[in-house]
Amino acid sequence: MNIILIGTGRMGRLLKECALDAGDAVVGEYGRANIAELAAAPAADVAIDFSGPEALPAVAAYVARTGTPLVSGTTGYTAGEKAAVAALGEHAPVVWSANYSLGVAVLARALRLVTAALRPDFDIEVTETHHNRKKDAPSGTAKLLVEALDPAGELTPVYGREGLCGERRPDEIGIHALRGGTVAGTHSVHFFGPDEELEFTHRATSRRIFVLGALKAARALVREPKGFHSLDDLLFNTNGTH
Ligand SMILES: NC(=O)C1=CN([C@@H]2O[C@H](COP(=O)(O)OP(=O)(O)OC[C@H]3O[C@@H](n4cnc5c(N)ncnc54)[C@H](OP(=O)(O)O)[C@@H]3O)[C@@H](O)[C@H]2O)C=CC1
Ligand SMILES: O=C(O)C1=N[C@H](C(=O)O)C[C@H](O)C1
Repeated sequence: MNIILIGTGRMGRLLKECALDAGDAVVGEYGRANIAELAAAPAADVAIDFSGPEALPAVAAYVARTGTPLVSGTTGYTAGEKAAVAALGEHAPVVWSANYSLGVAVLARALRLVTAALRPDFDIEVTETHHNRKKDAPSGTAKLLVEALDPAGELTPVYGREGLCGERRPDEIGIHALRGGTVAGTHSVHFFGPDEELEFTHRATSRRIFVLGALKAARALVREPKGFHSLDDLLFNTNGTH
């Protein structure tokens, strides 16, 4: 594949290394310093975006102008920005996921079943741990897991607790962010019941897992028609297209 990279940080650099190892070509690299040049970039087989929400206008304009398929892993988007990414499906095949590891995709599927069996008797709390350079909190993956745990949006997110915050209400879902060192990404979901606790943890031991997942998603995406695709569609063929 001929790849355009948006974001030349930790993920962008590793993506380039892994893409070249796999025999792909990186035909353009755009960071904050040269993002304006994306306005004149030609179409490519795929654009892969691991940057920040501020790059979205330039990325969206590029996809709309060239119809280049987009794999986006950027987190920290507002609801409006996420809708803008999804709307790019009018112009090209697009996939966005907060986490490109197979393990998290499977965990989200498993949690839908577990939560249906345990709610409302069990309290649910989510913790996420990341390196000290991460800019957004809670992580996109924590939000993805909360969507799986509470698909109807009935629970009230509580981000950390301090002071005399009172007893835990049954409709809360606690979400807690830890930051430090070089942790690639650890997510735990705790189900606390009367006299018992279930805990599910996904631990990425390197960000290579996200990079290889994004490249795999890109290879699947370029065969898809225009539209907004979920990672589930691409990994598990939930829409029956391949
Ligand atoms: N979906 C997934 O599986 C994963 C998602 N991520 C997400 O990917 C994103 C990047 O992570 P990471 O590589 O660790 O972060 P870094 O901070 O290392 O890199 C971010 C890159 O994006 C660039 N950037 C920021 N704003 C703009 C802008 N307005 N225009 C152009 N480029 C911009 C930065 O440029 P500059 O250096 O000049 O600031 C930098 O090159 C984050 O949102 C992170 O949460 C990370 C891992 C896995
Ligand atoms: O910024 C990171 O590093 C990561 N970001 C993603 C997120 O916000 O969930 C995915 C992964 O956890 C690493």
